Amino acid sequence: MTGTNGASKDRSRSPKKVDPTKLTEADLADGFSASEIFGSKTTMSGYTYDDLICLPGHINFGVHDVLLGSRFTKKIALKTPIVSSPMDTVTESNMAIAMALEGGIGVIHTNLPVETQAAEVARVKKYKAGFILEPRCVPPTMTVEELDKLKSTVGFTGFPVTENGQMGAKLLGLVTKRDTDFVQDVNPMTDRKTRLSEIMTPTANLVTLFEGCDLLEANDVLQKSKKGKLPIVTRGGLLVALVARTDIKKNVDFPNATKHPLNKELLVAAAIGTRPADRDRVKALVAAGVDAVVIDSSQGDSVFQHEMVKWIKSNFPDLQVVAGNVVTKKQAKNLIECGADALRVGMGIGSICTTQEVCACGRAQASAVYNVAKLARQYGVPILADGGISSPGHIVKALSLGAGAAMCGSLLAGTSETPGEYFYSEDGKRLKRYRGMGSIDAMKKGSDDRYFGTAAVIKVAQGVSGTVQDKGSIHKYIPYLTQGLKHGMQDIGAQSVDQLQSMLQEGQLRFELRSAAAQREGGVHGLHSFERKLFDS
Ligand SMILES: NC(=O)C1=CN([C@@H]2O[C@H](COP(=O)(O)OP(=O)(O)OC[C@H]3O[C@@H](n4cnc5c(N)ncnc54)[C@H](O)[C@@H]3O)[C@@H](O)[C@H]2O)C=CC1
Ligand SMILES: O=c1[nH]c(=O)c2[nH+]cn([C@@H]3O[C@H](COP(=O)(O)O)[C@@H](O)[C@H]3O)c2[nH]1
Ligand SMILES: [K+]
Repeated sequence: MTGTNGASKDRSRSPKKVDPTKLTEADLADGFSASEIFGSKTTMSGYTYDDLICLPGHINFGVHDVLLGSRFTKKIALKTPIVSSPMDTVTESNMAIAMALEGGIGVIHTNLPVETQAAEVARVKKYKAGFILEPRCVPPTMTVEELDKLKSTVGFTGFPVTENGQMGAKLLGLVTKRDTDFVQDVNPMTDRKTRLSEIMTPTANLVTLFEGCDLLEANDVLQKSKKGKLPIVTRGGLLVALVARTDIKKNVDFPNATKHPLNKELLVAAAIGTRPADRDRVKALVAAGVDAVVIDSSQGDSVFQHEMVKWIKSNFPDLQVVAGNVVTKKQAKNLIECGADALRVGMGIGSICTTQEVCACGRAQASAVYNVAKLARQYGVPILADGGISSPGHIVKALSLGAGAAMCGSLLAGTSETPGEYFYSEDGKRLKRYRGMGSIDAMKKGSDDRYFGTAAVIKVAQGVSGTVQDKGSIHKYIPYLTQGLKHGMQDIGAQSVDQLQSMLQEGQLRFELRSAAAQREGGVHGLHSFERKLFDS
């Protein structure tokens, strides 16, 4: 107020009337386009997911109508835009199988000897829904007492009995709960010492099928015979797989599975480095059937990686190559021009990363994703937003900024399909280990050579080692993430990832930056206490 007695004119209440029917799009535009936010020449800041919020659009479709189909690489499409990180506490074959069944893809880590990594890839390629390809087998000489112990650690009750107790050997019989329950505990000292050969159902009395049968046949035989387990054998009687009725019930259908269109095998990727020895690794992975390789490095714009991308594309032109990591347009352009089929974006922003602290290099993730995606789109190359994703909302933001898919470590760590055993913390929480691939622990296990095979004397960690809480199975967790993602896209008014990204290009997708107070407001606040349950299914 100016003037005396507070009587000056308030110009903001100018009486000029506006006809609301004549309002233009520009009059109604709220917030800012991504190019206004990230292209601003005055702010000089990098932003990340939490700095931003997406403004809602108009909804004219149901949440179930939202399509999440997107791209992992130029030639590999995904129905679920989520990828599990190549880390030794995140992705081996079990995880890669579960991710592919749920419509995403897993990248098998490279902290393994070549043959082991290739065998992990082969396990994914050989996976057939409902067929247990590596059932736990027992030898005929095992006692009931020993079997009791095994049952309590593995959590299932039926075992094929093979000549040497290994998979692939001659099938002698099957021992299930019914057989062991018959062993009377009249004299536990002696009865539990009975050998399985005496109580098992011998092969001659078993219902079996020959290899080559499909799941429908197996299911049919299980139903007609009213059995719980069906061994699949070669004509020579060697065990090749086991089908369990409980699995068939569970495995009804995975309509989103990431599969080869013709042979129906699940798709899988594997990580490699850029050392000369990694060329042999690529050959072994290709022989095992890998569909894509991910060159695993924090700074991808190196002459080593350029050479590797070119070598792969000239020797294995059909193999998809994901190069990275990059966070700038120049890094991206260099790798794309070497032939990369996708780029991995993110430096120092992962939950376990200390690269920005140690090396002073990296970039805030939303700025990295937006800028690299914008450049890569001009070449038709998809990008993966790698790291820093801790909620379904972060995936919505990554896709809104142009990513083809989100690559996640910590978000998926702690699920039952990840490598490693669960253990309990002092306060009774069920935990699993999760560690950076540049942590001292991980480097000691496998990547030593990568750093210090020769001259280096000091190991400089670029990551930490920690724990995460049990998240249950990927088969429940991914559906929770995708449902959250669909709600987010519906709120924005985008029915598909393609539409979301066209809206981004055309500036129809509107964002605002959030102040520190706005970020607080967007979280839970003002309660004495609360419990966070992520989903109910
Ligand atoms: N995304 C991120 O921000 C980060 C990720 N990480 C992860 O940690 C692991 C290790 O990453 P990096 O340390 O970047 O591994 P890297 O293998 O790219 O680099 C390790 C060291 O070896 C050198 N080197 C690489 N290839 C070479 C070759 N062909 N000949 C000679 N020297 C070569 C590099 O220059 C570097 O000094 C990866 O799993 C990576 O994803 C590590 C740090 C940051
Ligand atoms: O600076 C780093 N030091 C490390 O030791 C390390 N290990 C993994 N990564 C990268 O982090 C991503 C996973 O991040 P999130 O847990 O946030 O999903 C992964 O996908 C990697 O890009 C590392 N970065
Ligand atoms: K970090």
